[in-house]
This record gives sequence, C-alpha cells and structure tokens, in this order.
Amino acid sequence: MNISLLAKHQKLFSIACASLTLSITLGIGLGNAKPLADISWLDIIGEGSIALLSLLWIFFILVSRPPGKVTSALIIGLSCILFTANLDLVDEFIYYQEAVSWLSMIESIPAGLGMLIMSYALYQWHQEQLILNKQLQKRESNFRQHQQVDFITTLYDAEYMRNQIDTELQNKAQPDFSVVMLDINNFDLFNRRFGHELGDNLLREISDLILMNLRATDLACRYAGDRFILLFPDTDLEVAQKIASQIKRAIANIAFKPELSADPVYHQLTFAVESAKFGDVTENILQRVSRRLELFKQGQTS
Ligand SMILES: Nc1nc2c(ncn2[C@@H]2O[C@H](COP(=O)(O)OP(=O)(O)OP(=O)(O)O)[C@@H](O)[C@H]2O)c(=O)[nH]1
Repeated sequence: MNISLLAKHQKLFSIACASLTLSITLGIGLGNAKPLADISWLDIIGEGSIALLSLLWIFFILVSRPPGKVTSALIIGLSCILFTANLDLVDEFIYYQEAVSWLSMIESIPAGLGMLIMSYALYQWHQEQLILNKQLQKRESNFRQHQQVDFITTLYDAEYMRNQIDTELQNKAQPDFSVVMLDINNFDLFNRRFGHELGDNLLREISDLILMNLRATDLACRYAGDRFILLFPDTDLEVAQKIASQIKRAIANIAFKPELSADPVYHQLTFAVESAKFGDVTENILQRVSRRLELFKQGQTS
C-alpha cells in the first residue's frame, strides 16, 4: 500500500467521489424521508455493506496500483457499482415522489454496466499478470520469498541464491549448472564522485541490464555491495562464459548519465564463471567463483 499513489490518480479519485455524491444527492434531493417505522434495518445492513465495501475496494486499488488501463477500468467499474449501491441504500431512508419513479427503475443499470467494465478490467489484469510473470522469471526461480528481496535492486539476495543452488544440487545426481559472479569496477569511486543515491540508481540500472541479457530460465541475484551472482541451469562453462561476456559488453556500451549531465560515464564489469562438479556443495561453488573473481580483479583480466 502506497498512499502517495493517490496523487497520481486524481481523475479516478474524482470519478469515485462524483459517483458517491451524485448518488446521495440524487436520492435525497428527489425523495421524502420515510417514517422510522418503515425503515428496514436488515436491508440497510445488506445494502450499506455493499456500498462500504465498494468504497474500500476503490481506496485499496488507488493506493496499490500504478496508473494505467487496468486501474482506470477497475475504478470506473467500481464507481458504477458504488452508484447503484448508494442509491439502494439511500432509498431505504426515503420514498421517491411519483414523478421520479423512473429513478428506482434505472438504479440497477449502473451496477450491470459496472460489472461489465470490471469483467473487462479483470481480463486485462490477467493479461498484465502474464507479462509480469514472464519478467519475474529471471528474478526468481521456482520459489517465492519476499523477505529475501534486495531493497535497492529488487533482485533476490545471496541467501536466495544459496537456496536455489542447493535445490539444483539436490535435484540432479550429476549437476550441470554454472554460476557467474559479476563485480562493477571502481564503484566506490562512482559513489564518491556522484553520491550514494546515484550509486543506488546505477545498481538498479545495471541489474535491469543484466536481466535483459539473461534467458528465461536463468536467475540473477544481488550477492553483496556491487557484486551480482547469476545461476544458469543446464548450462556448461563455455555457454555461461559467453552469456557473461555479452552482459559485460552490453554494460560497457551503455552511456550512463548521472545528474542530468550530458557527459556519459561508462562502466566495466569483472566476472568469473564456475560450473558445478560431482559431489559439490553450495559453499564450495561460491568460494571457487569468488576466489576466481578476486584473482581477475587483481589482474583485471576478465
Ligand atoms: N550506493 C551504494 N553503494 C554501495 C552499496 N553497497 C555497497 N556500496 C558501496 O560499494 C563500494 C564497493 O567498494 P569496493 O568493494 O572497493 O569496490 P570498487 O570500488 O568497485 O573496487 P573494485 O571492485 O576493486 O573495482 C563501497 O563504496 C560501498 O560503500 C549500496 O547498496 N549502494
């Protein structure tokens, strides 16, 4: 839930408010109050809860979803339902005059329309989720654990990678996966020159570039500081090396422009690759790839 999202939904917020006020003023303005004895409190509870829940749903959608087609359709659909629910609620307290009996006849139309719009919104939401799932695939393997997500890059952390390597080792008698460790060169210098906040932005941008260059089955995690770790299932050393080189080239060719400056800063990565061996345990693989990376960093050869 993100209350600041409300500011991005001013139009949708106005539509929901308009539906609320219009239904109440229409109902009250065109009718006369019922005597207390004629009021059915059971109906009020039923119809009131529909109106209240529609309002709650509108609120939670507005503070949870970014602007877009799906959010708009959900709010417009719910506002129509809210309109009918409110008219229903209000007419528990009033009698309509003869001249406006049409109001009772048409009051359920917005709800029907709202359900139709909501159905369209839910279908679009489903399509949106399919696309998001595809993007998520490279960020997570077959297990979801949100506490293990790195706050800055939104990649999973080292612990998650350890669990995934454990799973790979347990699943196969002869392990056939490779692991790549990547480190940004001179990241400390970048931090000192441009500040930590821009350093965080750079980590995010590099994570996105890494993800773009992975295959659907690969997994990227943030290992520590300016270090990332990748898991390539069913992949030998040679192929892993090739993909890591593509990532390194992609990042080396991107012109990062910190502080709205037109002067680009280019970044180099150093990486090391290791393949799992028969009888390996996770920590051995991580130590090997980390040691190899340190060697490369000293010579800056990869
Ligand atoms: N902005 C930002 N900086 C971080 C974060 N985590 C670690 N760092 C910084 O990353 C830098 C890592 O420094 P080093 O390990 O010396 O890495 P380096 O400067 O790239 O040096 P080489 O790897 O030898 O090229 C330090 O300045 C840390 O403060 C983070 O989450 N955000």
